[in-house]
Amino acid sequence: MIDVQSQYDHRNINIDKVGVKNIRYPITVMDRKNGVQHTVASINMYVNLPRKFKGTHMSRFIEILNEFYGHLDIREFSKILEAMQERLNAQSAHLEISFPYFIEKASPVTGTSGLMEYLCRVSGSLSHQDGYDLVVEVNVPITTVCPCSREISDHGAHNQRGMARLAVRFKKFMWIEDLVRIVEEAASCEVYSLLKRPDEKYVTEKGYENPKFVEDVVRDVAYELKQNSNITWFQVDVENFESIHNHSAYAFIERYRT
Ligand SMILES: Nc1nc2c(ncn2[C@@H]2O[C@H](COP(=O)(O)OP(=O)(O)OP(=O)(O)O)[C@@H](O)[C@H]2O)c(=O)[nH]1
Repeated sequence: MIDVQSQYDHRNINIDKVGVKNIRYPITVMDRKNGVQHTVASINMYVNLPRKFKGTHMSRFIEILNEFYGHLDIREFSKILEAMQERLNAQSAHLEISFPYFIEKASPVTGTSGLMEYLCRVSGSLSHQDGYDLVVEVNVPITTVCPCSREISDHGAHNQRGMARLAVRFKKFMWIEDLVRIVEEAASCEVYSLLKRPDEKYVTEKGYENPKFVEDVVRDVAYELKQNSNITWFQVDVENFESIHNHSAYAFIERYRT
């Protein structure tokens, strides 16, 4: 059978990333409370393609994934990337895994338990030139109360749900739970999946006592991360879905440990 992918391409252009995108696949994630958590990921897998080849071999990505079925977790990341590099004769390989992660959380007063969903993403690269790189990202819903609104209003203050995204590079393994906590502690109040009335009173008052701009939240997260010598790089951003404006408020910080 003719192998079209391996034919010569005359345009003389290297491709940075080529592969498969949005593969839904079962994975396991390390769960601090329960050992492991089973979830379903959306996976992207790419390699570089040298100028001389017409196409990459798409089926090999899925074959590699299937070989890791049942033990596809963050500890296997470098092995999957090595397999991609080797089987596709590539200089660089990229693996991106996005998944919902669930943490059981008790409401603040009545202690009623609920499952909070956090969208997470682990992205890894392996290249002959730059070696191995891994980034872990969490997306954490938060509540913020506007400090300005609270100051200038005779009654109340506008408050809203925001989405904070924290991405880190680190030296030693970090729990997703710890990254989520850092963000939640920087909010006016954290978000829960289940609140009874006494809890609702508590979160309303806590947010009011702790007003934050988007700038305050990203700065508080950055301040905390700068104390942590395990973290070598981070990005944090917050988007507030403003309740009094028809647009979002947004702030972003990126830092490398020098
Ligand atoms: N490279 C490439 N392949 C595509 C694309 N769209 C579909 N395919 C198909 O992906 C299929 C798998 O390709 P390969 O992995 O090279 O299949 P194969 O030759 O049987 O596998 P190997 O023997 O391992 O190379 C082929 O049938 C391609 O036609 C595309 O945009 N690019």
